[in-house]
Amino acid sequence: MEAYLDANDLWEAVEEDYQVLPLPDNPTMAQMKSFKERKARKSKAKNCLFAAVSSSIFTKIMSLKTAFDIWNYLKKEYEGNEKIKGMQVLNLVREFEMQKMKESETIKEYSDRLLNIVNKDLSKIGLAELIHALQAQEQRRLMRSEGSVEGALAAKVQTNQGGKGKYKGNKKEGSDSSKSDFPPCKHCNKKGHPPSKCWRRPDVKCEKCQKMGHHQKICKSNIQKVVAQVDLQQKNVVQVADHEEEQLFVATCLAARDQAGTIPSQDSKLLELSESDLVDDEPIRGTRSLSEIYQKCNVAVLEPENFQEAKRDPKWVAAMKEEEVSEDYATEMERLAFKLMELIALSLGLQPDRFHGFFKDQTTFIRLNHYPPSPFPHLALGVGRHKDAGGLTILAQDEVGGLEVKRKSDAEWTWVMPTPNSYIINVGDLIQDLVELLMSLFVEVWSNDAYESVEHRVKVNPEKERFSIPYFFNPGHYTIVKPLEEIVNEQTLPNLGLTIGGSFWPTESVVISKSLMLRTSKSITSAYHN
Ligand SMILES: O=C(O)CCC(=O)C(=O)O
Ligand SMILES: [Fe+2]
Repeated sequence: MEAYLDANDLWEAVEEDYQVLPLPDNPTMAQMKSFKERKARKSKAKNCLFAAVSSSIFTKIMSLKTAFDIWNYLKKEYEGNEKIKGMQVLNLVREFEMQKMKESETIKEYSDRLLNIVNKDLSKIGLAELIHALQAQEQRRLMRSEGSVEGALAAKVQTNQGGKGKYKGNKKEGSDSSKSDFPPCKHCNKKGHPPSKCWRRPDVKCEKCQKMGHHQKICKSNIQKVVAQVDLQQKNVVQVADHEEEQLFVATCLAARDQAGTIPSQDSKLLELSESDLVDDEPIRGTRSLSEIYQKCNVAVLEPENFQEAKRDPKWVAAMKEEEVSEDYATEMERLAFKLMELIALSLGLQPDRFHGFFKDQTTFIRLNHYPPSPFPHLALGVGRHKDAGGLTILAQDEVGGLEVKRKSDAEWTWVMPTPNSYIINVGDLIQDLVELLMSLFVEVWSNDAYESVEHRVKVNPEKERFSIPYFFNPGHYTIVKPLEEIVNEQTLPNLGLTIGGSFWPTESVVISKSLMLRTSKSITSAYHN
């Protein structure tokens, strides 16, 4: 358009809002000519712009007085500043990346589809800034949710509807590519590894029991030790239940029992672990469900009838004192969490209290984690890889360590060195979504993934037990992250379907009072301690 106007000597009239000064008395011929030309150029430029736009755009610009005003309006609305251009490019790149050829499609149809994206006429993109921001957001989400949950972790996600543990696997839905890469192994009949790496090769010698025909990693002697350990832990916890019965808590232990209530026997399915089941960060798959592997303590809190009764019971008095400490801790954590949210907002150029509203009826809770040591860390589950789904996590950990994060640059699992007197701050998915949304709507520079929730996991230590206390700063259970009301009038954008939080933040999650959560988790740890 600019070239066209320039070629017709009209560009000056668009670019500069020049005034055509009235002619002086007794003007010269040259003055009269120039006056006429400059005036006509302004009208012609305006006319050109009117003619170049569609009728829907015409209705928006027809009341503007000069070509200069029209051009500026069009620039702002349809071409965009650097930020919009950046977003447009990002959107197109993402759209391009997400294109996959469908089976039913011909090469021609597929290439047309790609060309369509490449040739996108920017002037056709309406409500530029907002729409692009929303599209970018939507596409990021689509790309992120492409992976699926599988194996043992699926069980965890299903049972863990409280909001934590949103796992975003990298594998494609329904695929089991690592397994299907190999035909069934001639030694063990399982897929997932070449026969030369099979742990049941007849020529392999176990370094544990010195017998041929299996690798030490699947030696039965391992299982005996694991079972013995489970047995011991189970007895301990059951003893706790016995002792505590008439006291504060009733703890029932649902440790790894089979249906008849016995400890898993030696020929337990654990023996079916194959090499591919134990690869680096993969959860233990194809073996047993998490509910069988984990020990679970169901804890009921027996409340005294009233304060007087509680006061008479020294255990309750002690518990209440401890609870006060926990309450203080929760209060301080909350203060810190709000401060951190303020800093995040400031770093994004937003008002410090911009996020506060989301945390009005928080579903924040504290968890007390205890990781018993395991002589076979590769067989034990600490916490499987996941991202925290909520707002912020403020994690206190002891000096043992075990937390690992997946480094973004090379996707390597990296040990997080415990630093005395410090917290680890984790950004949850909700903050990532919120920040992405706000950033894309407000902030001048497109800063993709400014606050990204990081994938992490916990490995257990072979010798030392470990404790950690994550404080999960979560928004109200009803929170739905969507374009802010002051930005989006839902009537004008009815079909964008951007209920970002709705899909993963379960509306059925219950708001549990902080003190109840604290008390319950505390009793779980006390069961562990005993
Ligand atoms: O124990 C840890 O270090 C982290 C625990 C964790 O990631 C979680 O509970 O979400
Ligand atoms: Fe976590």
